[in-house]
Order: sequence, then C-alpha cells, then structure tokens
Amino acid sequence: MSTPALELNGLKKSFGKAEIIRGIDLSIGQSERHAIIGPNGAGKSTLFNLITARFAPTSGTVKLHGEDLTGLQPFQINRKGLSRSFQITNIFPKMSVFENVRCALLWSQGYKYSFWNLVSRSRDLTAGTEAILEQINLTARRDLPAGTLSYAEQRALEIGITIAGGADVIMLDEPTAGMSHSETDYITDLIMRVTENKTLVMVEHDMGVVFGLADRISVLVYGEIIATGRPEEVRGDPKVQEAYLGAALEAEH
Ligand SMILES: Nc1ncnc2c1ncn2[C@@H]1O[C@H](COP(=O)(O)OP(=O)(O)OP(=O)(O)O)[C@@H](O)[C@H]1O
Repeated sequence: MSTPALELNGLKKSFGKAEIIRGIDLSIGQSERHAIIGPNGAGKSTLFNLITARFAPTSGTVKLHGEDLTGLQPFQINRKGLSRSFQITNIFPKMSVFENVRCALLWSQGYKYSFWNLVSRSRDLTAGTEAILEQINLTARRDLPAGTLSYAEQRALEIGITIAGGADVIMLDEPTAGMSHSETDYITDLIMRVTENKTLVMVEHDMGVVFGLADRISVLVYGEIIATGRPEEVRGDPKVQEAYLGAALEAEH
C-alpha cells in the first residue's frame, strides 16, 4: 500500500481542562477527497488547525506523506506541500486579482529575488499566475481590485491562492459557507477541477457539497470520529444517522 498523504495518530487537543479532540486516528490516501463533517462544536476547526500546525496537539502525531510534522511551523508545512484556506477571506482587497495570485505564487516559491534572475523569473510568474486564473475562471476579472469581486468569486480567488504553490494536499475550511445554491454549485465544480490528482481535506456543512465531492467522509462528534467511509456507507450508518446526519440531511430539504 502506498504511503497515505496524511496520517493522524492518537491526536488529542485540550484547551485548559476541556478535551476538545479526544484521540483521532485517520489515514487519508493520495488523491483522495475527504470531508470532515459533524455537528457544531464537534471540533472540526480545531482538528483542521491541528493538521495545519496552527495549534500544537496535546499528544499524538500528524504525518504528511509519512513525515512526522511535530514541531514544524505552518509555513514549513506549507513548503512541504500542504496548503490551507481560511474561513475568513484572506485576499488583499485593493490589489488586483492578478496581483493577489502572483503574490501567493511568489510567496510559495520563497521571495529570493536577485537582480540577475529577476526578468526570467518574472516571466515564469506571469505564466503561472495566468494558468491559475484560468483554472479558477477569473481571467476576465484579472485587473479588477479583488475587493470588488462577488463573494463567490472572492472565494474562488481564495482557492486560487491556496493552490498557487502547487501543494498536493489542499485543505479547505467551509468553502461554500454563506453561498446561494448556484454559487455553491459553481464553487463545487471549481473545487472538483482544481483538486484533480490532489488530496483534498475539507470541512463542510453543506451535505450536497460533501456527498458530491468526497470519496470518503469522516464524522466527528464530540471530538471523536464515530465513522469513516465512502459516502453511501456513512449515509447508511445508524450511529451517524442518530448523532448527526438525520438532522443535517433534513435541514437540506
Ligand atoms: N482556542 C480555544 N480555546 C478554548 N476553547 C476552544 C478554542 N477553540 C475552540 N474551542 C472549543 O472547542 C470546541 C470545538 O470547537 P470547533 O470550532 O473546533 O468546532 P467545530 O466543529 O468547528 O464547530 P462549527 O461547526 O460550529 O464551526 C468548542 O466547544 C469551542 O468552544
């Protein structure tokens, strides 16, 4: 079996006396699209922040392609090929759409500018930026200030910024939060496209998006994963129905 893209072992996190993540073991394969779902307050964002090293675990380990990430800073993990989005839009509103993506590319490559490679590098950067704009359907909007884009377009740009460095593990936190049905469909298609042959880990409340995108789903309830499996397995699991999905699917209709 090939090395998993991500592997969590015995992961725990307490805030003071409250144990929020209570021992998580999870293995996510290369090129798998994996959704983490669960009720409010289950610990999804906390788990997300543990994987991306924004929080240090109380105990347990996170491995990326078999490498233990313990002690690394978020930017170091990013350089190893794991890139995350933020729930709150993370763009520079006054800069153009093009400049936002270009900046993300520059940052991901390390800003080691020297006079001698300035010109050739700048050509590569422009081509790279244009390729990303094409992928996220924002070519026609490239010269607008990012802050003037619609909400869904800003989230698309945010996804472009997340994938800009060529990371092969992409983590998205509620990518369709606050969107209309048509915006949700638009972003779901976009995510499908930009995560082709990549590993996706996504926290998402919209069950349509989850069941449309995910190869496997983990259900987090009160800091523990109560089920992991293919969408149809998870949907049919009585434990999941009882703890979460019954209510969540009803809310969709
Ligand atoms: N920095 C923190 N300090 C103390 N408690 C925290 C902290 N971050 C989260 N918590 C607590 O951890 C629990 C889980 O929160 P978390 O945001 O991870 O849940 P969630 O599943 O993402 O919820 P939602 O679906 O509402 O976003 C909550 O009870 C929250 O109050």
